[in-house]
This record gives sequence, C-alpha cells and structure tokens, in this order.
Amino acid sequence: MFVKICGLREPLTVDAAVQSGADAVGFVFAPGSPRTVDAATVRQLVQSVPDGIQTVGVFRRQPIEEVLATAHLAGVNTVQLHGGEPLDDFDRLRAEGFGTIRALSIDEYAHEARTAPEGLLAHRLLIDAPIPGAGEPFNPAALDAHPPQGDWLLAGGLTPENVAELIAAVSPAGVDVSSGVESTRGQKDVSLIRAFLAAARGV
Ligand SMILES: O=C(O)c1ccccc1N[C@@H]1O[C@H](COP(=O)(O)O)[C@@H](O)[C@H]1O
Repeated sequence: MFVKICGLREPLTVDAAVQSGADAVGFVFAPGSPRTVDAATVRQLVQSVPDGIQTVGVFRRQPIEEVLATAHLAGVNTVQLHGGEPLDDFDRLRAEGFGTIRALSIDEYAHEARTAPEGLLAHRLLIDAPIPGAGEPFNPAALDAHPPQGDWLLAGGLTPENVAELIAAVSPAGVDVSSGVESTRGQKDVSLIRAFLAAARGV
C-alpha cells in the first residue's frame, strides 16, 4: 500500500513520515491553506528525504508557469495538481522531468468517468473529497458506478481509525492524508503519522 503524508512544513514531521515508512511526502504550495509553505523552506526539507521517496509539490488552480518555477525551485520530484488542469499541463510537467499526480474530486471523477473515461488512465489519479485538505471523507459508494482502474490513490478525510476500512471498501493502490494526521488544523502530529502508516499497512 503506497502511503503519502501531505501538508508537511517542518523537519520533525518530515522525518517522522520517512522513518515510519511513507512512500511520499507532500508540500502544499496552493495559496490559502493552513499548510501552505514556500519553495525555499521545502528545498531545505527535501534534502533530508532519501532517494526513492517521492517529494510532492501540491498546487491548486495556479498557472502552469508558476507551478513549474516553484517545483524547480523547491526541488520536489513530483507535482500534484488539484484544479481540473488540462492534460497538457501534465505532459509539460513530465517533459520537464516531474512525476505527476492528477487529483480530481469525487464529483469531477464521476463526471469524467461518464463522459471521457479514456483520459482517466493517462496520469496517476488521486480521487479526493469535494474540498481538498478539509478532512472530510466522501461516500465510497460514489465509486460503485465507475470503479477506478490502475494504480489510483484515495484521499479525503482519511484517519488512522478509518483508513483500513476504506482501503477494504474501494481497493486503492495508495492513500494520501493531511488533516487526519494533525492535532489541530495545520499542525502535524508525529504519533498520528505513525498510527496512520501502521493502520494503512495493517500492522
Ligand atoms: O492540504 C491542503 O490544505 C490542500 C490544499 C489545496 C489542495 C490540496 C490540499 N491537500 C490535499 O487534500 C487531500 C486530502 O486532504 P485531507 O486528508 O482530507 O485533509 C490530499 O490529497 C492532500 O494532498
């Protein structure tokens, strides 16, 4: 089970995620989030992340030139876009050497699955609740009509308590969490990070 811990801003919690076995650590560059961090800070943080772990810059509704400039400056190896960006933006990111994660809300996913399903396999998909980073889950039954294919990721309101049940319900290849490993909004908690990794991996 691939696990991404998102919304990190400080060395202590980056180290906790890495030591606990996370496959990816995420840094939010989208404005307006309690987790927003600047590229210079992330550049320092990623230096302690071992090779083989994805370092993911998270963006929402930002121009592709800004995304590229920030991702290069920060030194992340993967970019996650949450704003319904055109598929061309993902091709551009790949051409500049970044891995990509295409985040769709459950509503955007359901619409695209009905109207243009071929595009859903072009880039690694993350299916999220309607408001990213809000810590609110969506009803997994919403996936029943169009079960996702490929190595997609589940996000939205995951916690150490509910992650195993939701994995069993919808069989994602991986999970992504932010709010569920925080003691207060925007403040990551080392013991919750450890508990989430253990629960997601069933240990
Ligand atoms: O975390 C944020 O504040 C955020 C802001 C803008 C875009 C994405 C954001 N985070 C992503 O939201 C989901 C789930 O978050 P949660 O666990 O429900 O809080 C996850 O993919 C984060 O990468």
